[in-house]
Amino acid sequence: MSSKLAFTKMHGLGNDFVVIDAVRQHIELTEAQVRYLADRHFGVGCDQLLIVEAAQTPGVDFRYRIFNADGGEVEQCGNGARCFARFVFDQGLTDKREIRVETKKGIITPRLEADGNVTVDMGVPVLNPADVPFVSESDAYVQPLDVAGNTIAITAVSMGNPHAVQVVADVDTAPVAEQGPLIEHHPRFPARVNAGFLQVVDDHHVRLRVFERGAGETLACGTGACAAVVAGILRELVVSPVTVETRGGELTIAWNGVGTPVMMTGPAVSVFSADITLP
Ligand SMILES: N[C@@H](CCC[C@H](N)C(=O)O)C(=O)O
Repeated sequence: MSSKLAFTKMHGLGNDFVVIDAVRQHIELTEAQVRYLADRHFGVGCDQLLIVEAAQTPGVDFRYRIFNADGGEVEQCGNGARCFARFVFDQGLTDKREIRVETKKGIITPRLEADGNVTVDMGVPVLNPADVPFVSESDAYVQPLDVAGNTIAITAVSMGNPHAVQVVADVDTAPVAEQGPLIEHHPRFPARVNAGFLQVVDDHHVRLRVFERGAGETLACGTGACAAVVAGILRELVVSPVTVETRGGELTIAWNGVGTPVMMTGPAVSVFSADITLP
């Protein structure tokens, strides 16, 4: 049976989303329907689909769920968190400017700034390899990873979702398309991984490309930017706050060190709202 679905197309630095209000409309999507909505030729097109739901926990304002373009549900999404906040405020679902929202990996707190940007407390990064999850007998911040016969040096970080960050001389020539899928599916990352390629410009400025798990290379990745800055600070290559330049624009990431939360600030943009009939 086909059904009609209202959605809003949004993006954070070109990392694009189909956002669905499941507070005011009943919705249950199959994995195939998520893939259809994300398909750039046959559907709407997006890197991730976000479903906004009523909260299930006292003291929390909403729950939001995140699905990659491949249909898989994931734990966390930085650019999505900013778009979520802009969505619930602009759609009149809340009048709060600081919003507590539960994700698959805990509660995060986006705040709408007066200048239109959104700042998100993305929580404390997880560095213990087993919890990333990353298979390793060492808990060193820099670890060798064999990728098709080449040994690269990565820092494994979870921002709720897993990231492998490597430092490169120049992101424009980094082997993102070649190595990205190999790192994503590397057997030492049992939940797969987002592969970050980080170029240090100076103490407070980096460039970043991310080959995302379940979506391929995106124009920006918010959790990837958080993980990259955490990796850069742990490796003593950069100092907080750091401007992260992505192909879609800039994020500001601040982190005060191990055991403290990462703060991310950047834009969130609504493009259009429409209805679609699902197959
Ligand atoms: N684009 C996102 C991350 C989305 C999830 C990621 N692909 C994963 O599988 O963990 C961001 O802005 O953080």
